[in-house]
Amino acid sequence: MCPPPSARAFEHHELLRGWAVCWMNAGLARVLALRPSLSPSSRTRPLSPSHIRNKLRPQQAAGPCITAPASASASVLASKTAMLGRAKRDRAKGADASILATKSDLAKQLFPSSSPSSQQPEITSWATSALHKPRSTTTPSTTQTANLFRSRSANPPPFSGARPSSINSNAAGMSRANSLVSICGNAGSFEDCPSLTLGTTQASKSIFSSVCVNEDDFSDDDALELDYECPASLPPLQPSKSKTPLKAQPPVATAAPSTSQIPWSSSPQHHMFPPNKPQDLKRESANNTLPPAKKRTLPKTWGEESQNNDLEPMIPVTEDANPSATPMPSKKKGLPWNTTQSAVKEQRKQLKNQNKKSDPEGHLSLDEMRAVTDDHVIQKTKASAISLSSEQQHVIDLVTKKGQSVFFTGPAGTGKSVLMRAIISELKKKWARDPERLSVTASTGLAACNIGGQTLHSFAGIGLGKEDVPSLVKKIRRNAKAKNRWLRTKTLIIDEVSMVDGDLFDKLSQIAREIRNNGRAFGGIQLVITGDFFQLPPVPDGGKKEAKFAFDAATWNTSIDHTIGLTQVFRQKDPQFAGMLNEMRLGKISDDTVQAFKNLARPLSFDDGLDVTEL
Ligand SMILES: Nc1ncnc2c1ncn2[C@@H]1O[C@H](COP(=O)(O)OP(=O)(O)OP(=O)(O)O)[C@@H](O)[C@H]1O
Repeated sequence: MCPPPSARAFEHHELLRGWAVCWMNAGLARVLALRPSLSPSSRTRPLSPSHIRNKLRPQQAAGPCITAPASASASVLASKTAMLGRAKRDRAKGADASILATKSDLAKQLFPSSSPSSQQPEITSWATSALHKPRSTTTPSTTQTANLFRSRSANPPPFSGARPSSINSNAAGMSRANSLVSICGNAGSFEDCPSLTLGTTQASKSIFSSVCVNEDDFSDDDALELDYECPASLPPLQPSKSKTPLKAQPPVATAAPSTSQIPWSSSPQHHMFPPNKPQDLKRESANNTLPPAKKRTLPKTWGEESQNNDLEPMIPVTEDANPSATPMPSKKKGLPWNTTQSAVKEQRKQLKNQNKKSDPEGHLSLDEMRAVTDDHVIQKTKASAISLSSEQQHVIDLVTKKGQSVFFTGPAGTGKSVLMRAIISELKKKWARDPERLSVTASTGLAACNIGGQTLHSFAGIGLGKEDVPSLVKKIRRNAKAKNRWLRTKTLIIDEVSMVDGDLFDKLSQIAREIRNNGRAFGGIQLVITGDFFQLPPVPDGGKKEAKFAFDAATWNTSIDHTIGLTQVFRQKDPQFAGMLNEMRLGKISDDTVQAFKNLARPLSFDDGLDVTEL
């Protein structure tokens, strides 16, 4: 049974409206895909059926435009009736699979992939299949459809060219319906509808060739009515105010509102204008008022001194008077920086006295200790000079008058040290104008201090003297002071020679000859040597078992012109006791001497807290 015409017309209308919904969604999705300016939300938002229904409501109200349009012919109505019947048969035959496939294809068009490669072939195949269908008739609607394709690319749907606002007249609605029917005829359901197919093959080719993307295709998109909201990510532009010069304003710490114009430069606006006048550069405080000036005054003591010295009263210096002017230096008397030289000397004396008083233990400074030592040596020299024996005087004559190299020795207390100080005194007088001609040395530091001299190693500039002679010579020549001493010395005094190593004595003799370029012993230097070889021996080196005395040196005999032994003992007044000590010195103690020492044995009692040292 065939439904009544009104019912068939309604089904036909519903079918067309379903296709229209699908095509509008597909067309809108493609438009949004080609226009990146549209928001993602709007791009992926399909049109709802209710929206489409509302859009098509004018058409639905103008339903007679399909069933009984003014320009539709009876043949067209008959073909539509046949198509509707065929559609119902296909539905009855279980064409659900094809419908589902069609739905899947529609879903692809509604939600197309972002890849152009996945869109374009699909559209091309669709257009090819739609346009290569043989068409037998040409109708005015065919021309309108072709014009639609020429004006649009392959992406937009046929409805994209007709704005909803323009679909008001029945003629326009019919034209759009015809174009829709002509395209939907490619699906096969409308193959037997000759009036709604495209015309010739040439027209199809021309339409296919016109399927291309042109930049003018979206020139009329401004009038396109879409169901999306304009994104508010960018602030609206405000009218430019560049014509009116901006006034320099201090930078505002707070962030600019979103509605303000975004500057192209990060510099503040007042940097774009010339600086203000100098008077505008004054320091500004919170209330634009300067803090009160701080008064600066000199100490009260200065003012009192000035008053005591009958000076002008000190005027307090304040910044209010003239802060920019530099005050003139005061030339008043009595100020700390105006002290005379005599006052400075007096202050130094007072400071020395205060330092002496402040040292409760009475410790002496280094200079004071040297002065005391010199006084001690002078006093001993004067005392010895006074009581020199004939032996001692003979030695002095050999040294001072004849310029002979002398070695004098003697037992303890015979006055060797007294005689040596007398000789030094005489030689200093002799070389008073050239003190460097006399060099006073000793084997140890203590012995050197006793006669006011230096150690033999220090004088020679050889350090420990362990190297060979050439190395020591080089070493001395690199030392200007040591070399000068060797060259300038005329008389060399060596005290406590018993502790001088024999090899060192030979080294010194050879060094003197090379440095002074003189083949004589010690390079021609006069030697005045004293000591007692029965006393402390030299300290042997690490590799030696026994020390070598100086008189065992190879150059000893050639270096000494006279060897004198003092015999008069001045320390002990008892000749028996002196004899006993002399026997002990020689290591040949007689029985009488042993018995005499035993008789001196007695218990010792000390109440000073010190113990006896046992050697
Ligand atoms: N010619 C002299 N007239 C008077 N007294 C002297 C004379 N010579 C030395 N004396 C005194 O003899 C004492 C010992 O003198 P000195 O110390 O010089 O002897 P020494 O040989 O150096 O002794 P040691 O070898 O033990 O050092 C000192 O007290 C010194 O004053």
